Amino acid sequence: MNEPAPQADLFAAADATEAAERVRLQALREQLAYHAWRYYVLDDPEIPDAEYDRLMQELQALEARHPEWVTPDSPTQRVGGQALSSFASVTHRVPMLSIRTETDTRPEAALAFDARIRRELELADDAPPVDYVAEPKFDGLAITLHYAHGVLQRAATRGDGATGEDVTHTVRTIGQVPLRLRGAGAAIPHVEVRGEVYMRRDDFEALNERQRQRIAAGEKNEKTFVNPRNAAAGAVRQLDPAVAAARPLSFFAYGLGEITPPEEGGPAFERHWQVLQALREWGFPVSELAERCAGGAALADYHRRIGQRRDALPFDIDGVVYKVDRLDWQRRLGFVTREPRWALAHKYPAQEQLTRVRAIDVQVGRTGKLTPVARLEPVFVGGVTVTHATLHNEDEVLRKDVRVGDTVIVRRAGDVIPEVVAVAPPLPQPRGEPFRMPAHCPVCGSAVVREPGEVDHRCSGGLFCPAQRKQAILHFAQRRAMDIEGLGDKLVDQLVDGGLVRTVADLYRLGLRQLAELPRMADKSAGNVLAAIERSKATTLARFLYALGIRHVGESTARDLARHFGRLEAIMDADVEALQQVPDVGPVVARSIRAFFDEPHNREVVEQLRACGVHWPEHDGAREDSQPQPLAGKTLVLTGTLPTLTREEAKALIEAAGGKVAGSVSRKTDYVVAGEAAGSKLDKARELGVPVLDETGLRALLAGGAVSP
Ligand SMILES: NC(=O)c1ccc[n+]([C@@H]2O[C@H](COP(=O)([O-])OP(=O)(O)OC[C@H]3O[C@@H](n4cnc5c(N)ncnc54)[C@H](O)[C@@H]3O)[C@@H](O)[C@H]2O)c1
Ligand SMILES: [Zn+2]
Repeated sequence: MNEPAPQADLFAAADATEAAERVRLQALREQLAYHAWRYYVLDDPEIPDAEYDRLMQELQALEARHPEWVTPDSPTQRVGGQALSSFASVTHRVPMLSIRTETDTRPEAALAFDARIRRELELADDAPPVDYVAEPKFDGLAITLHYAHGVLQRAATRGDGATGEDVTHTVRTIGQVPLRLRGAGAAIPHVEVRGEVYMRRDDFEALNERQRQRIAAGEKNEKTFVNPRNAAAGAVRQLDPAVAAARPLSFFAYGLGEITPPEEGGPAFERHWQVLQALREWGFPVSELAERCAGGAALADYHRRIGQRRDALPFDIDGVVYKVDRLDWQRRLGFVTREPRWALAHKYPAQEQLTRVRAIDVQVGRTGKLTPVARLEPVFVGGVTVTHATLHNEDEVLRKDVRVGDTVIVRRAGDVIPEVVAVAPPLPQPRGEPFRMPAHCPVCGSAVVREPGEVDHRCSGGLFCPAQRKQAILHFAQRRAMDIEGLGDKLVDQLVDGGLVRTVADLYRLGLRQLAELPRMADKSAGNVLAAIERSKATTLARFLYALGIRHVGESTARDLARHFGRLEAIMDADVEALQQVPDVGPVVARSIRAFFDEPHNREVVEQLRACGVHWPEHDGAREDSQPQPLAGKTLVLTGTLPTLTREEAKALIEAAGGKVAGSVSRKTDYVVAGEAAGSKLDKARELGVPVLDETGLRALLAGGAVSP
């Protein structure tokens, strides 16, 4: 650039591009530094990870074109954030690094990693496949734990990779982090165990729900959390251990830092896989999803399989990690500035993305609850295209201050409905109007009410409101209620809008002719729907009660009511006190049941249904003992993911066998059924001496057999 160039205009053009690139480089570095600070130091990011990663990739590409511009303080050269001075600092004798990321989310991208490893190890083409260990990449906060002769001494965050923060006081409150190592671990003079502190998705949802209630109750300084990672990181990096203890944190161990060498009494490991087994023996939770894979095709297959299970896992993962299994090969491959050469993080589609709010609709639910829903510019999140995301309630919209035209962060993780978590800067100028809940139901025009102390607005129209009517009919027909196959959204819309069905009893008065005349309905499918309606007439009292859609009466309450009272009249006539004799029925539920049957039109619908032939076996308040009930009177708690049963299936089996499923472990719990990634409930069970079963044990119990936990 200094010498005058012979081909002046060509060089001038190059100079102009270079100058522009320099400006862009500077801007990227500043933005990345700002967002890293928000993310790592404040635990309060403003943009989704996917957005941050895009900026980072742009910077990496720029620096690759101009290696001479790379400086040691570039965000591409650094790990994580800075340690906060409010914590004592801890030096990592073995640095805590980042992991090289593969953002191509196709499984085949694993092949390139394997090829690179083979090249760097200088393996011959016909050499056998390289052994790897593949693990989920947990989306939480990296922690290192120092143990001396088996006793936890210190816990620290990653910080900038060389120096972290001392968070021993909060990490001690995590039940899954052993304070003392078991087995051979107890004898090691010094060992540093590395792993991830994270928050399970259900724990996160429950925490945010509690936060929403707190905010509704007027508690200041409370907020909801953007995602499980930030909730977990924020909890660990608290000065007050009580705050961390109140947040449900979990832990997975996945590696070692510094460790006493074998010649001084430490263990000798040759493979990463052995390390994982040892960690498990020492008492750490290690993911059951970790697997040994030989060669690149096996890695790709692992990526595909875990990807298929991602939504069903109880915790967030943002990818999988491949690690060369042989530790001597890991040493040979070594490190580049901020990442080991022997590992790769292979990503999945991001669970958070930016998009724009086109409108804020208000939906009316089955019980009349009004929910603001953001209509979005379609965006690919967590593997699907999302066009709508919930905003929960009016308070939440106002607190997040989401307005039409804003750019927002949308999160979709697992089977949880997509959610708008925050508005992302910059704000459009001028901005739209602040959101207001309508005064009248958007569906039926009835007045909208908000009862004191409630967060939700409701339509006061009741069954007069078609939204509630449609939802009530869909609820009535669903599998776990009256189980009318083929009666879905579209058909219910047609039936209600066409005036054929006003109440659920009208379903049983439908004729073949009426149905077959509906658009898109052939004779055959009309016949099928009628047959399904006919079949549904033979039901159980529990299903019928649940199908009525009484507010606060879910499946298990319906079952308890049926078991306790035996016949419908007894329930319809029971007063609030009598209703509260049923286990788990409190004043709110009792009042809601009473109010339902006090409505003359509800009683009328029930009478009409019976007149149409809906029937079930009744008894005099004893137990329905038609089938053997090996779990009668037993309370079980489910935790973690079982190998073949979903949580819902396990619950249904237990309840069919007469047992109850509770949400938390207490002295009254008879068994805890634990699967993969079992959380704090498992620790509680061990603490209280409650027998713990796996799925096989559960099946033995259900079959009426004895189990030895
Ligand atoms: N939204 C934002 O503003 C913002 C800002 C900064 C960083 N970020 C995000 O943070 C991430 C930055 O990555 P990073 O450099 O911290 O590294 P990383 O999180 O991508 O990878 C390294 C980390 O992976 C974790 N990990 C999980 N499972 C593991 C396993 N089985 N084995 C080993 N390690 C495992 C460890 O905590 C380790 O520190 C990116 O996803 C980026 O988008 C976001
Ligand atoms: Zn209405």
